[in-house]
Amino acid sequence: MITFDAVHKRFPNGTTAVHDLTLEMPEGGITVLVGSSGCGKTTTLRMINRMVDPTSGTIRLGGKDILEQDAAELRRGIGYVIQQAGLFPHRTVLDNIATVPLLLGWGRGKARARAAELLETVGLTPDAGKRYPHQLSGGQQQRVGVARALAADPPVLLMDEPFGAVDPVVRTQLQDELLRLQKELNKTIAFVTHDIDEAVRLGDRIAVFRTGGHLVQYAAPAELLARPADPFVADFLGAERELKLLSLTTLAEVPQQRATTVREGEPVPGTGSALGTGHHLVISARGEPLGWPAPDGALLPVRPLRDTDTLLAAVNESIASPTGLVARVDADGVLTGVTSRETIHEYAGRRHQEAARPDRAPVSSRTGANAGAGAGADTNAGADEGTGADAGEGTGASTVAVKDGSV
Ligand SMILES: Nc1ncnc2c1ncn2[C@@H]1O[C@H](COP(=O)(O)OP(=O)(O)OP(=O)(O)O)[C@@H](O)[C@H]1O
Repeated sequence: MITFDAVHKRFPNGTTAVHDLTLEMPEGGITVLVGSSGCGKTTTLRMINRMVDPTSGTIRLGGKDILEQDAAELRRGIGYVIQQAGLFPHRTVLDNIATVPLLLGWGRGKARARAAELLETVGLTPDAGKRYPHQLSGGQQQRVGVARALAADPPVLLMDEPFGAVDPVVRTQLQDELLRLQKELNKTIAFVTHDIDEAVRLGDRIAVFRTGGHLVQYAAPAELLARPADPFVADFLGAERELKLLSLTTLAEVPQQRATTVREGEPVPGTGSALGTGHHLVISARGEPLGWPAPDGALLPVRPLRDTDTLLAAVNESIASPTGLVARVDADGVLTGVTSRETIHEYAGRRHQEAARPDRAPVSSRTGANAGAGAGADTNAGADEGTGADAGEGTGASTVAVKDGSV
């Protein structure tokens, strides 16, 4: 959808911001541009809507050279979102969102109706529409910025560090919202960030740039994490890149075993004994996990996971769980089984080995398709001591054996 062909940008002061860039941003996908400060990300983005023109090379949008199109018309098909939203301070939120439809001559009523609809789409109340930007939080302002960019329903969105100025919790919420919106809207999005975690979370493809405007690697997140092209990219991805890879795989294919449960209010076998309570899980009348009983009868917290949760969340929970068991629930929060720390770690290792194999086809999964169920890599079959279940076994295969403090 957006292609760069040998694009070069040299500013009049002699700075080369973008060097011989050839790259294709897929239609309906999120392409993230990452790299340290000054490596040419913003310039690359701005060349797409002709805020900056390339010195040489060709950029095509939907197959057409952008330099052969009228800049104003080109921009009508491209929404632009920047850090701190860039809202007009003296216009209400609703009028801010209605800006482009009004410029396009939609008429006030229609433009405002569209703005009200978008307010809801980005998760804001109708009341927010009547306020001025300074009366909203930073995160709310960013939502308005996204709504404004979407107002004329452009097929392309350029987002330049749109969530850079909000705290990490709000940032995660905004990322979730963007992914939710993108499922519905299927825009072609070019997204600039400094933050590799944000890139991995959002990107269908990630372009890593180095100072001087050089593209160093362009790949799907899993491939980038598993096979960084060189030490620069590996450094940029950080020491935890193997863990980040686990954030791209869901738990769906990791087997579970039947849990040993006790209904809330019923006596827990072993409570008060020096041997502890084993691995009974206290559940509600509906079957929701409530906690792991400690020997003194107190309930230790359980954080149940769904099949849609990531392998990274499972590794995290397996470390935190007092029993080493991770409780698994269905979409209604009802217990379906448990998975041992060993099984989770085995799958995590297998996932990494598979992704890292140099002879593999490019890793393109954001969906967990490479989760590695029964793929025949080192299975470490004996590791599940106590559960009686091999990694390849299906659900409900055995009861969790009670051992003194270990599984
Ligand atoms: N109008 C300009 N005139 C001269 N040099 C410029 C101009 N705009 C950008 N540059 C230079 O081009 C290089 C790339 O800048 P650009 O803003 O594209 O980088 P960036 O990767 O987006 O940086 P940041 O992450 O800090 O926003 C930098 O060295 C910058 O100083």
